[in-house]
Amino acid sequence: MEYNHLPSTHFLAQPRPDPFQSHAAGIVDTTTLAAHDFDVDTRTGFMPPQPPLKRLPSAWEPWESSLDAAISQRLQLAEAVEKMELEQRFVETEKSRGWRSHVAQMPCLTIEGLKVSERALRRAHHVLAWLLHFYIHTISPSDPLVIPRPLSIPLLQVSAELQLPPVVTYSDDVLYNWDYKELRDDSKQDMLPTIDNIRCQTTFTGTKDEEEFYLSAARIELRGTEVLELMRLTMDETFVGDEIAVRRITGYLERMAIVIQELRGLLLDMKKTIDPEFFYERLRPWFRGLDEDPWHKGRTWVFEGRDEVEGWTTIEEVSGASAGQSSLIQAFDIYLDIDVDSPPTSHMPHPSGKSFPERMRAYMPRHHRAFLNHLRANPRPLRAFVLNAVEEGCDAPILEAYNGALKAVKEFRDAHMIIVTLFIIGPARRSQKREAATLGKSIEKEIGGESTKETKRMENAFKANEKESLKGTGGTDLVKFLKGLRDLTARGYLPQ
Ligand code: HEM
Repeated sequence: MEYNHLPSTHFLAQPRPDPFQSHAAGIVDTTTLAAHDFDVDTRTGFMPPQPPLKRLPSAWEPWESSLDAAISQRLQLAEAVEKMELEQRFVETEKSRGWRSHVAQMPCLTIEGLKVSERALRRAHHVLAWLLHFYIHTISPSDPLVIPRPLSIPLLQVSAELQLPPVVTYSDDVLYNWDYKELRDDSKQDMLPTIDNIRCQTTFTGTKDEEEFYLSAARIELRGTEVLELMRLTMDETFVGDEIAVRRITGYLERMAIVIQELRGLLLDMKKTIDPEFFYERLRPWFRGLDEDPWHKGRTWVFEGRDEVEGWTTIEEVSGASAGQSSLIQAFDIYLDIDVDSPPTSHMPHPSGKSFPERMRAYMPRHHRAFLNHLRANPRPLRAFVLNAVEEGCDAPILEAYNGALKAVKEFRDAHMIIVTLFIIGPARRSQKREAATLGKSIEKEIGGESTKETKRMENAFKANEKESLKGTGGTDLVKFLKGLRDLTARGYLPQ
């Protein structure tokens, strides 16, 4: 399936009013307006300014009620069930088998009525993809991984319509998985999502830790909106290109560095709100895609009825959800001219021959993907503009400001490596009973301080793990990959 080209009949070319959402008089339907503009909102960035649909209309109730049942019955991962005592294992196995048999008997619903609404299609992808992960990851190791027609066919159809892979994506669990903490009333019609006022709609485990995992990323998206605005202002100024423009761009870049430092803080806050062992053992396996699932031991996912659904002669992208699918971070890279698609970033070769960031763009909402393509096609790239301004002897410290913004992105990636060490490498080592718990514990202690010592420590941890080739949720050879991207960012500094 090709994700990069939008046909003329497509959403971007043809705004769709939303019959499932009523608007109070005088309130502008920003969903439709934003669609013209790559669905990037000036106030909320890649997050929609209105809460995603909470439930599909009654015609699709069988999907919604199956999801409710999976959540309320607290279905357990098959790999966790395998480790339980005999009696408990029997109870959990029967429970999940009953639920799967119910899903297999759902009516095969048409998606025609959903096509009139972008928000309904998003909700349908969210519900069906969530059902798929509940379905696949509760199947015991001796059974085949067959996704029954009533789930498989509409999921493939909705995915084709949205140009998304048929799995849970970052847009399903972060961008379109929130609601306001409190119910909105009429006086709050113009309320916008903020770092503090949102909660999650759907979780696998019903835990606060899982909710925090999605909300942490959502907060980064929301706070990052200011950077998108600074990028827009800068692009306008590069068009003018005079001395005043150079001074203004210098200011925007300085501001950008400050905001990205805040994003780094939000990222590191995850260690305060999420338990790493919980994340590694109980949450992360739910996200797994087909291509990085040691538990399934070579069994493939069979989408029943696939041949009947147009556009799915092959299913190339079936990786698990990852914040690597965030358009925000890729926007920083493109804007600052960090060539993340260059070979050193794709340490884990993929049959498609594509780099990881390029592959992850296939998992982004298609209008965000189009936004990144638009950004990449910018005829006045910032780096060249900065070099030119320096050559022409401008007074403003634009080169320092550009390097400062790059440094902020590099430090964001340093912090991300710390988080990955804490949430994946440490627990993986502990669970594999290798070299006891010393690495994870010492890193945990170290992370309390903000210093280069911390980064050095984390570097050592990474070195110690390089040979283990740990896989990320998106199936990458994670250590080499993350180091490669971090180093690539640092190599972008312009000589002063
Ligand atoms: C517990 C928290 C997190 C963990 C364990 C984690 C883990 C990972 C892993 C394993 C990868 C490698 C790619 C893959 O296979 O998926 C990755 C990539 C990535 N993650 Fe995270 N991540 C976390 C939170 C976040 C957050 C909150 C963001 C930002 C919104 C983020 C942004 C990225 C980006 C942009 C990449 C691509 C690599 C890069 O550009 O540097 N991650 N993450």
